[in-house]
Amino acid sequence: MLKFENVSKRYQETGEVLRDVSFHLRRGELAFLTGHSGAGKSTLLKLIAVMERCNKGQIFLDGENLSHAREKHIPYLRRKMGFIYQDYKLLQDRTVFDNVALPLVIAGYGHQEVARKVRAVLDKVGLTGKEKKFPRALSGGEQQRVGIARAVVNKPPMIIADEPTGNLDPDLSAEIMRLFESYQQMGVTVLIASHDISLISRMNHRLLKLDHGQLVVS
Ligand SMILES: Nc1ncnc2c1ncn2[C@@H]1O[C@H](COP(=O)(O)OP(=O)(O)OP(=O)(O)O)[C@@H](O)[C@H]1O
Repeated sequence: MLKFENVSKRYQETGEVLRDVSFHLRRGELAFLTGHSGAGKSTLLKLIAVMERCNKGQIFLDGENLSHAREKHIPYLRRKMGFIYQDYKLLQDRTVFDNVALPLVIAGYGHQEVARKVRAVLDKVGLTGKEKKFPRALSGGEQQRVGIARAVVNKPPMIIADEPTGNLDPDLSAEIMRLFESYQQMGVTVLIASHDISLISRMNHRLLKLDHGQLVVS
């Protein structure tokens, strides 16, 4: 599903921040991406999102070569990925329903189809009945569920999460992880960047570890 082949990334200001990174995540696999601050985790996620381009090597997502993607093709590639962030990145002036509906509206779905899909995903993440609430009226765990619902409502084959439990206590973090595992069990490929060693060690999943830009565990 996701393949890195000898990928290196250099920023003009910082120099090489990823060096010769190779790994293969298969469909339906869940892996943590970890490493010290500055190890290159966010950069690796930005390469997958095609927000940055690698200088060497190749990246394949679902058989497509991201490293050679043309600018106008990038929005289509991004529909294959659902992104989840530590700070949720919800629109504060929109309801839960509207936040989750946004990717569907952008993709051009009709009103009824949007409503059906949003209700189904809110049910799946345990937020039925909260459609009309605004993000500030929700707990951190609930806001992250909205973030997850928005990321998966289009049914992307891959979920990419950057420190998704960084603002949550251990119980809520475990709940959010169970949600990720349930998507993995449906065949979605999940990559989670996290510093949370205790959470990672409690869960029996593959670990990708970066150290100064090199993949030292894969
Ligand atoms: N846009 C950029 N331009 C120049 N240097 C950058 C840029 N983004 C990141 N870097 C540098 O690349 C290195 C890796 O940063 P990155 O954010 O990928 O690490 P990280 O593992 O995600 O760290 P953290 O856990 O602190 O978020 C750091 O030295 C950082 O300063």
